[in-house]
This record gives sequence, structure tokens and C-alpha cells, in this order.
Amino acid sequence: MIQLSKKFLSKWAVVGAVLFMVVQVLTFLYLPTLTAGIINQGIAQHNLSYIIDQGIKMFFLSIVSVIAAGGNIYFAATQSQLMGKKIRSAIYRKVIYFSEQDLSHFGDSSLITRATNDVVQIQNVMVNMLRMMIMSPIMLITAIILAYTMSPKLTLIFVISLIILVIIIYLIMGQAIPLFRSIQGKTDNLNLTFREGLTGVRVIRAFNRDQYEQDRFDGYNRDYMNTGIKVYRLTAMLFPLLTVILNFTNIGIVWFGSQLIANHTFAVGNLVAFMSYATQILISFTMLSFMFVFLPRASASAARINEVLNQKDTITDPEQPVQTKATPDDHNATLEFDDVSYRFEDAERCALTDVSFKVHAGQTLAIIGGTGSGKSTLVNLIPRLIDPEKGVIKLDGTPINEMTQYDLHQLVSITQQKAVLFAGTIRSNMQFGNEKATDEEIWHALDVAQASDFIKREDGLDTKVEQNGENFSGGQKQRLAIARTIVKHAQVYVFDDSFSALDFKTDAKLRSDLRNDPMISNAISVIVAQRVSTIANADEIIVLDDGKVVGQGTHKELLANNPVYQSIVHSQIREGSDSNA
Ligand SMILES: Nc1ncnc2c1ncn2[C@@H]1O[C@H](COP(=O)(O)OP(=O)(O)OP(=O)(O)O)[C@@H](O)[C@H]1O
Repeated sequence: MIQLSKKFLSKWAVVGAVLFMVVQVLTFLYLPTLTAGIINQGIAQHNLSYIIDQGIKMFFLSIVSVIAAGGNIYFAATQSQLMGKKIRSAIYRKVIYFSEQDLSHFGDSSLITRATNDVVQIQNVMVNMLRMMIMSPIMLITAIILAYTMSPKLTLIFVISLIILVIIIYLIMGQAIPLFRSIQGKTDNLNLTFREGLTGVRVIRAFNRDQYEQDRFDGYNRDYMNTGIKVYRLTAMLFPLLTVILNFTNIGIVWFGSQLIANHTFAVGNLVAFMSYATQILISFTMLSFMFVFLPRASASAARINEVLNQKDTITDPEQPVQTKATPDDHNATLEFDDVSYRFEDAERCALTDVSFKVHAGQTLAIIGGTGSGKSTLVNLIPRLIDPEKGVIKLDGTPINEMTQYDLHQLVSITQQKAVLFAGTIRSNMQFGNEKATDEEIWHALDVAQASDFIKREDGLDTKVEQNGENFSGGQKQRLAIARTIVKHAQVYVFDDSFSALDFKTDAKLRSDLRNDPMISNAISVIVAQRVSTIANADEIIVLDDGKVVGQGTHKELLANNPVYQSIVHSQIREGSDSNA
């Protein structure tokens, strides 16, 4: 909490809130003293002018108190909301640059819970802290001092009541705090199951797992509810108990106070003021204790948020980056891997071992290999979505980790294996990597990607794209993602298994259009594919097996002397003839 407050809470807000609160408390606490004066010197001595005088004072003090309370609430509410906004932005900024591993380490659902629910916990506590945490101690201490100056003997009653209250709060909090802490973890479980259910809804139905998933969700839901009930049952006991203590305290004050009045050592007005102080002291103390109940939950949330914000950046820009003069339209670059290896965190074996190659502008490099052989890992290294454990990757002779990521991403355009589209229109999606792309350029890219037909049948470039591109089929999404890659001007175009959802004919047409496109054909193309037919024309083919390069050369060379490539080719010919049979 402290770390987040230092970073995201304005110091002036705290100063403002404290100043207003001090004024509010002091004016508020002075009112019982004035009441005592009215009773003792006004009513008892039939002094009307004194009563009017004190009444006017009370009126103005009340107005000052209300204005001060408003000022404090304004600071507390706006600053806690502002703090929440800043934290959410910081989390989003951080997560956008997370590596794949960081993303899977935290999990999507947990990150969403942290950016929403956890931030709300911080906001709620912060607004109360800027009010209660300031008000309660000032109120408590000032009320005790004022009461003590009126009657040290009667103040003893508070001490006894406070001791009883401390014991009760200690017992209740001892049980409530661990429950509060556990609620955030349970929220994660709930969100995770809900999200998994939503994304996998078709699979769940198709496999008749709806009841199973419903029961699983109900389990987490019930667990969350039971914890909530336990917590609120415990904390709800606090108020009735406080009322009982308050009543007994007042009885004690009246009992002993009336004896003092009978002995003429205490005035009636003081007794009334004393009872007001008793109420304020006990309520302030309870409020303060409540803050200590809510604080653990908020600090659990703060710890979860800090975990994200303090996550070490795995992929960083160099302190003194090389200023690359290359522009996306310069098509004379080379892409070079020099002995590159990559290992996923905590993995025993490398996902990629000692990969070396060099491709020039105008050439196509193809990567082929079985499932899990390291193809995506290799291409993800090019735009630095991951960094190699060993070896150097150079673009245009410059190691890519010596440029800024911004510069690198300007030069590389990639279609990921899983096509991702964003809610908006076809035009907004196509302009994602090239804001200045004209309609003509976009239509050209859609033509090359074999995506223009189905777009023309809709509203053209204004066709709506739903969240995650849900209103398009898998193959259509893939073609649109390819078109988006083409719209961006780049020195290196990467297509990670992007043609797999296309039928043979469309695949062949798309590759031929790509070859004939002046921009793509002059740049470097890196194509990951499962089908030999997709890559047979490549200038260089890398055959991967278990992360190692087991073959490198042209289709002809590999077909002549590489057993792994030969077996891939033969298996696909067999598959083709089997399916034709
Ligand atoms: N986030 C990850 N954490 C740990 N290991 C991973 C992760 N992603 C992939 N791997 C492992 O790294 C290896 C290479 O994965 P990669 O995705 O590069 O294979 P691929 O050749 O692209 O497979 P496919 O053709 O199925 O897409 C696999 O053994 C996989 O299990």
C-alpha cells in the first residue's frame, strides 16, 4: 500500500485532506463544549443573551465543519479515483510489454482481476483512509483530552470501555483478517473458471461437459460466497457489541456523573458534553479498527498489483540504442541468426538449439518441422517477442537487441500463428500497422491475402469486426491477419503457420500473389509452414526437429539428401493420395 501510495497518490491531496479533516474534527468537537456552556451558564442561569451568543457560534462552527467535511470528501474521493486510474494505466502499460512467459506466469484472468477488482479494493481503502484514518485518531485523541479536562475521574469509564472494545475487536479481527485475505485469491478462481467457460463454451457443449463445468463454477462460487458470509457475519457482530458497550458507558457516565453533580463537583451541561465525547471516542475507535480490518484485504490487493508492476522487464531497450537509418521501404537488408539458442524459463531443454542462417532482401526463408519442433519460437525471436539465451540475431548487420524495440518493430511485420483481430472495422484493423494506408493499398493487401471476396460481400472496408473477430471464420481471420501484415511496410515479413487454414488452391494463389507483389517480393519473407507445397519455392528451407536444425538448403537439395525432409515429403504425398483415394 505504501509503495503504491508513494507512486500514485499526490502529496498535495494528502495535505489537503488532512487540513480539511483537522478543521472538521476540531470544529465538530468544540460543539459539545458549547452545548455544555449553554446548559450551565445559559439555561441554568436564565441568561438568554448568552444562549443566543453561543447559538450563533454553534451555527457558524457547524457551517465551517460541514464545509471542511465537504473539502475532505472531495479530496478523498477524487484522489482515490485518480489513484485507481493511474494504477490501472500502469498495469496496462506494463502488461502490454510482458513477455509470453510473464503472461502465462500470471494468467489472463488474474491480470484482469488485478487491474479491476484489486484496484477497486485500493480505491475503497484509500477513500476511507483519507477520511477515517485521519479523522478517527484526531477525533479519538482530541475527545479524550477534552473529556479529561472536564473530569479525569469520569474519563476512567472510557478507559474500561476501550479495554473491553479492544479485546472484542482483537478476537473478531483475528478471524476476519485471514478470511479477507483469502477473498482475492477466490476471486481469481472465479474469474478464471468463468473466462475459461466463456472461451471454451463450444468445446464444453460438444463434449457434454456443461454440467461438469457448471458444478466446477458453482463450487468456486459457493466457496466465494461462504467466505463472504463468514467475513460479514463476523464484522456485523461489531456494531451491536459497540452499541451495547456505548449504552453501558453512558449508563456509567450518568451513574457516576449524577453523583458528582449531587456533590456539586460537576455541572449538568458537562455531563451532556461528556456523553457526546463518549460516543465519539468509541465510534472513532471502532472506525479505526474497521480500517485495520479492511487494510489487510487492500494490502493483499496491493501486493498482487505490485507483483505485476515490479515484474522485471525481460525484454528491454539498450541504454544507448543504435540509430538505424534503415526505413521499412529500404529493401536491401539481411537477416542473420548466428548460433542462436532459446530456452523457456524453467525448461530443462532448449526449445531451439544453435540455429544459424542468413537471408537477403528478395529471398524467402521457410521453416518446416513437426509439432513442437521450435518453428514459432524461431520466428518470435525476430521481432524480439522473446530474447535468445545464446547467439546473436542481426537485421541489416545490426544486432536487434542494440536497436530500440520501436525501430525494430517498424522494420518487421508478422502474422502470428493464432490470428488476432480487434473490435472495430476492417479498415481500422488493416491500418493497425500503417495508419496512413489508403483504401487502395488496403484493397490490394486484401486481394493478395485472398480476403477481398468475403469483405466485398459485406460492407467493404467498413465491415464491422466483433471482439476477437468472432464474426469471421478461422480461415477468414487468418487471411485478414495476413492482409494486415502486408499493409504494413517492412523489411522482413514473417508468416507463422499462417497458411494452414487455407485450402490448397487458395494457399497456392496467395503465395503466387505474394511473389508477384513488388513490396513483399523485394523484402525478406520468413514462412513457417506444415505443408511442403507451401515452401517448395523458398530460397532456403530450414528443417527443425526437436529444436535442432536437421536440414538446411533448397527443396531440391533437401529432397535429395535429407532423410527428415524426405520423410515429411513422403508422408504428405501418402496423405494426399490417401485422401484422393
Ligand atoms: N510458453 C512456453 N513455456 C514453456 N515451453 C513452451 C512454451 N511455448 C512453447 N513451449 C515448448 O517449446 C517447444 C517449441 O514450441 P513451438 O511453439 O516453437 O513449436 P512449433 O514448432 O511452432 O509447434 P506447432 O507446429 O505445433 O505450432 C515445444 O516443445 C513447446 O512445448
